[in-house]
Amino acid sequence: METVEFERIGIMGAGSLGIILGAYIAEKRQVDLIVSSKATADALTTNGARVVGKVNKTVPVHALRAKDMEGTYDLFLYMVKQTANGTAIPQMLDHSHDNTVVCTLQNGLPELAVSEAFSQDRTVGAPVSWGATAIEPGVSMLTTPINEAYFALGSMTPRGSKYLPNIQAILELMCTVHTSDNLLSLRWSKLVINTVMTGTSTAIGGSFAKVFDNDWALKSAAYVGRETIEVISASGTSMGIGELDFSKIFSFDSDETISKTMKNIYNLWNGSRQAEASMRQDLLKGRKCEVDSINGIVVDVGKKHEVLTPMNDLIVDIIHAKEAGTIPVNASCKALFEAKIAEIETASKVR
Ligand SMILES: NC(=O)C1=CN([C@@H]2O[C@H](COP(=O)(O)OP(=O)(O)OC[C@H]3O[C@@H](n4cnc5c(N)ncnc54)[C@H](OP(=O)(O)O)[C@@H]3O)[C@@H](O)[C@H]2O)C=CC1
Ligand SMILES: CC(C)(CO)C(=O)C(=O)O
Repeated sequence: METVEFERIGIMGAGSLGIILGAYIAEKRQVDLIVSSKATADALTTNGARVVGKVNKTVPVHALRAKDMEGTYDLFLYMVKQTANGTAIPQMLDHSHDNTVVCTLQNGLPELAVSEAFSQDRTVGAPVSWGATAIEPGVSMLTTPINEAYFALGSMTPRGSKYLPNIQAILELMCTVHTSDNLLSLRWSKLVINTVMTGTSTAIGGSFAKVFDNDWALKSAAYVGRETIEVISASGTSMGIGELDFSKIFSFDSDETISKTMKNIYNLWNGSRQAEASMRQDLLKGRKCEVDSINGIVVDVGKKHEVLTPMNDLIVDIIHAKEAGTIPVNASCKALFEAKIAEIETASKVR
C-alpha cells in the first residue's frame, strides 16, 4: 500500500493533551507546538514541555503562537477544544498545502467540522483514551497510567487510509495505537466513555473519584451509558468488536444487573480516579465547554431516532447552568440526580 511521509508536523493546541504528546514526539523528531497565547508559547519555549503525574519528564520544544505560524505543515495533530474550531481551523487552512492532512484527537464527532475545510480524504481521527490535566502553561499532568494509555486511529475514507501507517508511527512515540477501518465505531466508543465519565463527573462537580465514591453518581453514570448505547444502536452504527463490549456492559434491567454495570464502570476507570475531565477543566477556568459535542450529541441523535435520554438531558442542563453561573461549578447536584434516577426507575420498573 502507498504510504505518505510527513516532514513538517504541527501540534495545533498544546494544552492538557498537546503538552504530553508534544513532549514524547519532540524527544525523537521535529514537531512544532502551536498555541493561542503568548504566556503558553513563552513558558514552553523557556521551560520545555513538562509532564507530571503518572510520568515525569521535561523536554525542550519548539513552541509558537498560531498567529506566528509560517509556511505550510504536512500534518497537523489537532488538539484544540471544539469550542475554538471557528478560529483554529481557518488558521490551519492558511498554513496548509494541497496534501496537508489533519488528524483530530478531539472528543465528540470532530471529523465533521475538520473535513468541511480539509476534505474527507485528508481528515483522520484518533480518539484518545488517556486523561490529562493542565497545571499551568507548559505543564500537564498525565492522569492515566502510561501502560493503559492508547490512541484509536482511523481514516474517514478508504483513500485516507494511506496516511495511517506514518501517523501510527508518530503516535506510537508515546503509547499503543489501535487502528480500525471503522472510525465511526471508534468515535462512538469514545463517546460512551465521555458521556459516562466526562459528563457525569463534570455535572457532579468533581474528579472521576467523586463518581466512584458516591453510589448515586455511579448509578447515574450507568444510566448515562445505557442511554448512549441505546442511541448508538438506534442510529444503526456498528460498534465493531473492540476490546470492550460496551453494549453488554451497559445493558441492565434489574437491581442485580445495574450493580454489575456500576462495578464494571469502577473497574474500568478507577485507575484514572484523579482525572479532572476536560469539560470540568474548562468550567474551572470560567470557560464554556464541549458538552454540546459530548452528551449533547447523544441527546440530539436520540431525538432524531425517538430514544429518550433523560440522564444525558439532565447532564447537559446542569453543565449549561454551571457555564452560566446559575449552579456553582463544584456543586454535586445530588438531589437532581436522585430525583432523575427515581423518575427513570418508576418509568422502567428497574428497582
Ligand atoms: N484533557 C483530556 O484529558 C482529554 C481531552 N480530550 C480532547 O482533546 C481536545 C483538547 O483538549 P485539552 O488538551 O484538554 O484542551 P486544553 O484546553 O487543555 O488545551 C487546548 C490548547 O489549545 C490551544 N488553542 C486554543 N485556541 C487555539 C488556536 N486558535 N490555535 C492554536 N492553539 C489554540 C490553547 O492555547 P493556550 O494554552 O495558549 O490557551 C491550549 O494550549 C478536546 O477536544 C478534548 O475534548 C480527549 C481526551 C482526553
Ligand atoms: C475521559 C477522558 C479523561 C479520556 O480518557 C476524556 O476524554 C476527557 O475528560 O475529556
